[in-house]
Amino acid sequence: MEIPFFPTLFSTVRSLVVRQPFFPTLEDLLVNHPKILGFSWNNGETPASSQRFLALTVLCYISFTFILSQVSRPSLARPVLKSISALHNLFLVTLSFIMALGCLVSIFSQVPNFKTLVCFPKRTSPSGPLFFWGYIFYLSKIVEFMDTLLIILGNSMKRLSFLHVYHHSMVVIMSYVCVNSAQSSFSMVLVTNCTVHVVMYAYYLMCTLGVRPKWKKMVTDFQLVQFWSSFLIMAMLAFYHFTGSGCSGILSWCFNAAFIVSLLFLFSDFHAKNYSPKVKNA
Ligand SMILES: CC(C)(COP(=O)(O)OP(=O)(O)OC[C@H]1O[C@@H](n2cnc3c(N)ncnc32)[C@H](O)[C@@H]1OP(=O)(O)O)[C@@H](O)C(=O)NCCC(=O)NCCSC(=O)CC(=O)O
Repeated sequence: MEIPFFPTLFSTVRSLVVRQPFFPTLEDLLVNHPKILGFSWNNGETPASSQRFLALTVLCYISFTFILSQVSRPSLARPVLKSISALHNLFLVTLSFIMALGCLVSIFSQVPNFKTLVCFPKRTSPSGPLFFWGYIFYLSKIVEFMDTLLIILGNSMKRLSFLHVYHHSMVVIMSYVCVNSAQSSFSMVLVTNCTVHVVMYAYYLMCTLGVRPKWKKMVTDFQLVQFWSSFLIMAMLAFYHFTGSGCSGILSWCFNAAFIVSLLFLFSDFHAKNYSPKVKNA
């Protein structure tokens, strides 16, 4: 049994993309580089890969956030804060773009068919280009802690919401689990999330530069679409898992599913509070 439409779409797009003259150059840079091709995630050996590192990182993030939000903070001059913020956002726009592109090129170069994209065979080991980009994705979630520091240093305590701190701490755990368990479909989630983050950090960058984009609601809508699309991926994964010989990292998908449900709930609430007609007219 096969899922309709998507496998054909995947092979059509793939054969179109790999025939483009720019593809071999991108492949050389983002897939065939020895560090990328030879990447292997070894729990406890690869930098930042131990569970102790993960636990300490998340614990430090939550503790520092709590402590810094309670004590009186040194006030940074506004131009200094704006400059740091602009650099941080520019860095994350660029990194998110490179990760989305790197993972997409790796998919077209390494994944033989749609089924493998959705469902890695059982006992897949987290090595090679797809997992290299997964690893960079995980590290980038630690860099995103800087968002919280910017909120605190900017004294925008109203914006230090439960959603923000919960999202930032959980997403590091989620991305760690994805790579560590060689979780099926994670590359699709990575490409989607990095694409959303290019838009989101471009939004923040413009705010930092003093331009308030009119498309803030579109960014939240885009985030919500990303969470809904995860359910479609999950449904396809469940289909392949139960109709075939099983997929890698299915248990970690259950953890991620719970996380995505909670985010959907929190972001829907954010949406209602920020963009409902009543709020607009207030
Ligand atoms: C449109 C959103 C992306 C952001 O909503 P916000 O309410 O935070 O937006 P806002 O209009 O108040 O943001 C403008 C303010 O952010 C400051 N700012 C600039 N860069 C920032 C950064 N990197 N992190 C946090 N704040 C930053 C600006 O200087 C400006 O401050 P000033 O107003 O002082 O000039 C929304 O959809 C959203 O995500 N809301 C949840 C809150 C959140 O923390 N989101 C980010 C992580 S969630 C995520 O990442 C989900 C995912 O994975 O897709």
